[in-house]
Amino acid sequence: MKVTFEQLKKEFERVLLARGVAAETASDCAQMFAQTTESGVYSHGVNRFPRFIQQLEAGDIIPDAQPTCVTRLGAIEQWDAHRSIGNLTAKKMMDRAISLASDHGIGLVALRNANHWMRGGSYGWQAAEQGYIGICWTNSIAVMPPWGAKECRIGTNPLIVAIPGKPITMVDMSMSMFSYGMLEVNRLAGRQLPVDGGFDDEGNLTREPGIVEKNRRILPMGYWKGSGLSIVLDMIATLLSNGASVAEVTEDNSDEYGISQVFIAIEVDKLIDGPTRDAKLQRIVDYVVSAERANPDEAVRLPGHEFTRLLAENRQNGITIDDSVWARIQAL
Ligand SMILES: NC(=O)C1=CN([C@@H]2O[C@H](COP(=O)(O)OP(=O)(O)OC[C@H]3O[C@@H](n4cnc5c(N)ncnc54)[C@H](OP(=O)(O)O)[C@@H]3O)[C@@H](O)[C@H]2O)C=CC1
Ligand SMILES: O=C(O)C(=O)C(=O)[C@H](O)[C@@H](O)CO
Repeated sequence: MKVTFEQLKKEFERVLLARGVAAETASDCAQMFAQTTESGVYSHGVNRFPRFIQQLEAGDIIPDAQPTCVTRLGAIEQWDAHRSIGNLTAKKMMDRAISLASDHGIGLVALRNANHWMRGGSYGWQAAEQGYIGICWTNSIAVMPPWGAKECRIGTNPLIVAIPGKPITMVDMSMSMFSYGMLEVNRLAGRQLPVDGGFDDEGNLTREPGIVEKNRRILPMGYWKGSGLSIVLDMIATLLSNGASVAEVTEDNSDEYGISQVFIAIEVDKLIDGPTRDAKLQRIVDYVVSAERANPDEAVRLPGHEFTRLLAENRQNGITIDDSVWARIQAL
């Protein structure tokens, strides 16, 4: 089925207000969930809203909590989220990193006691839209086996790198070959994964999303490389925020809350003039997309370059939502 942005936002807002969330917070949070969905990231927009509400009801998320600064070290700051709403707080933290970068050239905010920020790309995009390179990542509860193991001990810890330009180039990627959100998107659409996404119960690689969602033997992206990267991202976020690691979140908390995140903004325009920057970026883009195609019907593209088109299409034609997901939200 199709809905408009306004319908979607109103429905999110209704659910939040019914749970006692203050009007302004409900409106801002609903806006972010609707924007994520409208941008085409259904996995961490509309599809993830019922899980967000479950965590709100469980008290994992504290809707009236506000982040506070703990330590200032010039371009680096450490903040405590106090388990406030993940997407709203992450937006504030990237704004803070941008403000630090405008003073120092680079700004880094490390955040502890945070909640799931949903689409990590929102915050990279936010920096790039304002002309800054945006880099951020989060840890999570253990949902992925380290390379060589069967048991979950590491996070899917997505890493986001966004480059300002026309269009913005941005990678926003889970440390697993597929995020759990994308496994769900494929299962709901009745599709197999395009490449292997994990192991079945017998230890064979599988493309069946439902099997991996269930047994959690999800494949790290790049096999041992994604596993290693997930671990070092967790270590940096834990150390810089003096917060909880994947091990601590998993062993000490009843669910995925109290996580650690890092937000970095870098001002490029003091290092390179605008026309040179644009020409250098264009040369990279042209060089990449002109590579001979493996499949003549499939264009080579850069990450992030489809969002402007997707957004425009969803604005014009309405946002497609899985019927079962919409029914769940209406029942909340
Ligand atoms: N704990 C958490 O907070 C977690 C959050 N997430 C969120 O889930 C969302 C989905 O993550 P994930 O499933 O890893 O994302 P995808 O696997 O869909 O995409 C990962 C990256 O690969 C790029 N890409 C995909 N296909 C191509 C292609 N054909 N050519 C060039 N680039 C390509 C994407 O660009 P493009 O966007 O342009 O398609 C994107 O930058 C993200 O927003 C992430 O932040 C995920 C895991 C955990
Ligand atoms: O992988 C995801 O998708 C995601 O968003 C996560 O945060 C974690 O992997 C986990 O919460 C999935 O259950």
